Amino acid sequence: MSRLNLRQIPRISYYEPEEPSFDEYLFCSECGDYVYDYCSIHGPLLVVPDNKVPKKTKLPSYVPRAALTIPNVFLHLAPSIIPGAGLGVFATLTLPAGVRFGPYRGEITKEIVSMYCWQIYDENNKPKHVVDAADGDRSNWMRYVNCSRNWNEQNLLAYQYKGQVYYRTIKRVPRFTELLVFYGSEFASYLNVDLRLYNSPPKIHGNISFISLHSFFYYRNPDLESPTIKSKPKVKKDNQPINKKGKHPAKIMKKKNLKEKSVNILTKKTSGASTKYIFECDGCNKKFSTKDILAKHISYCHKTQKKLDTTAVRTQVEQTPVPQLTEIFNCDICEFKTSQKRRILAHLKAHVAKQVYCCNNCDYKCITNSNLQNHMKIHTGEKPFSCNICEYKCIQKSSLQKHMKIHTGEKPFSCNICVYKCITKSDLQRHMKIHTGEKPFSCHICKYQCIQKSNLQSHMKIHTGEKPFSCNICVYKCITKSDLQRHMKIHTGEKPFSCHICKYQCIQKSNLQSHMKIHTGEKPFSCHICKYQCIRKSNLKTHMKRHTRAEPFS
Ligand SMILES: C[S@@+](CC[C@H](N)C(=O)[O-])C[C@H]1O[C@@H](n2cnc3c(N)ncnc32)[C@H](O)[C@@H]1O
Repeated sequence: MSRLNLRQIPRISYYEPEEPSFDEYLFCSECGDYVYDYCSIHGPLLVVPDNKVPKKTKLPSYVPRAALTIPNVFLHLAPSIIPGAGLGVFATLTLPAGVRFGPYRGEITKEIVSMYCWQIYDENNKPKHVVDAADGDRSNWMRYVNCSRNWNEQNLLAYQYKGQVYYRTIKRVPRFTELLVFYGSEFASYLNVDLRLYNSPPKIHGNISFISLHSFFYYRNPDLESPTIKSKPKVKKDNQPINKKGKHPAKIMKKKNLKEKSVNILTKKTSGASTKYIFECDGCNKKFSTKDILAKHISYCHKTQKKLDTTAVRTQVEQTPVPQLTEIFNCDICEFKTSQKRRILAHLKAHVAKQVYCCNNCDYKCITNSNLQNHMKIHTGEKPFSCNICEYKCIQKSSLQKHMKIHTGEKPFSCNICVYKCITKSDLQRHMKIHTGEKPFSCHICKYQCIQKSNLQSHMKIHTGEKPFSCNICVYKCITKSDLQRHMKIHTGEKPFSCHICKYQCIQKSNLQSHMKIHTGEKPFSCHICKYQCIRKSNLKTHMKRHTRAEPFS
């Protein structure tokens, strides 16, 4: 028998597949346990991918690419509910628990130099690299998700999976709710989140829910676990973990590892709630715990600006204590907020007095006599403030100050999402409703809804048939003065709005804004039934009719 015959003997392979990496496990909140890749009982997470923004899309410098990556069927950007937090991400539709977003995109770096960093860990639980989304053109929409201030409002969980950070919904998120993720205790305390209250039982849930939410929270947010709670893992209460039975020891270790990874922290050093940031950037006032990190931040974020002096900053910051954030006083009865103690006291008194100042001519009620005096001028026709350039007159000095900006061209308020700029904060707040989709005024006859009361008043004229404005050249009649002004441009041939990329010209600004989307590739309106996307809402409406009538699509 030849030795070569041995080759024909069937071989037994002793190769054992390698233990999956710790970050290939996921936590299934239904089972309360870690699963490999996905839970075979409760199914995989619902994956929502980012919107694709073609690399060649030319965007105006004020539109960060990240903003366009938002999956806009489900989510949108709008000012955060957290005072002073800037933009945030909101659900456009109600989302169930178990929706996965991500991965978090950004530049891979070694150091944490911005407020947009997640730390990635290796197999041995050692920091591997950082994903930094400070650059809005090299990151995705996830950079806009803010930090939850308590467990009740936390609806996302950040976790590391196959070397990347994902967010997933941990509870049902009703539409128009802001998505909030816990950043980790150090960054959260830097943002003034009171960690001692983070787990406080939400009063509305009562005691029973408290127990379950509380223990659930501790399991899901080990970053906040106290040693006492950590030392009691075997007690299976509500959602407490059970993981020992019949499991490979290595797996348990890895799961523990993963558990520690479920919530990463955005800042590097964990010295608890008392962290002091003494190195302040004089370019943007951001604070850092070491001079090196500050220097890196300056070279990264302010490289085009003149060199900022870190030594001078340090001296200055060390001499003066880190400034406290302005204290905000909230009214317990309504949503009123102010930074002035004097105003909150006046406001509360007014609640007590139940708005004693009432107008004799109309239903107007107010909380101060001076407000009533101002209001009375509406009835007397008195307009003590007048513009020295045009014929504008008004009741309040502040209205005149606002009006003067029309002449100076000053528009201090600008939208973070689009090109809109305006004179007053309230105009910006009203404008932002375009992005949030909020329409507080609705018609009782048809389904019309709008952002402004005046628009509803105009709309009602559709039902009454009233068209008080008419053209003196043709038969055109309309409901609003601005409609007539726009119409008159047909007769004058005036097309004040023109595209800076092609030769397109038009009468209305809104038409130009729609047109610009041809160049940016943006298609903000999308069908929730099929993949159709378009630039104009009217096109989507036409498209939707085809679904309802089951017409063929062209
Ligand atoms: C990752 S960014 C979040 C997006 C940010 N809101 C924006 O408009 O770009 C982190 C920054 O958002 C703000 N922020 C997030 N959560 C906050 C919170 N709970 N309280 C105050 N500021 C917060 C802080 O300025 C923080 O440095």
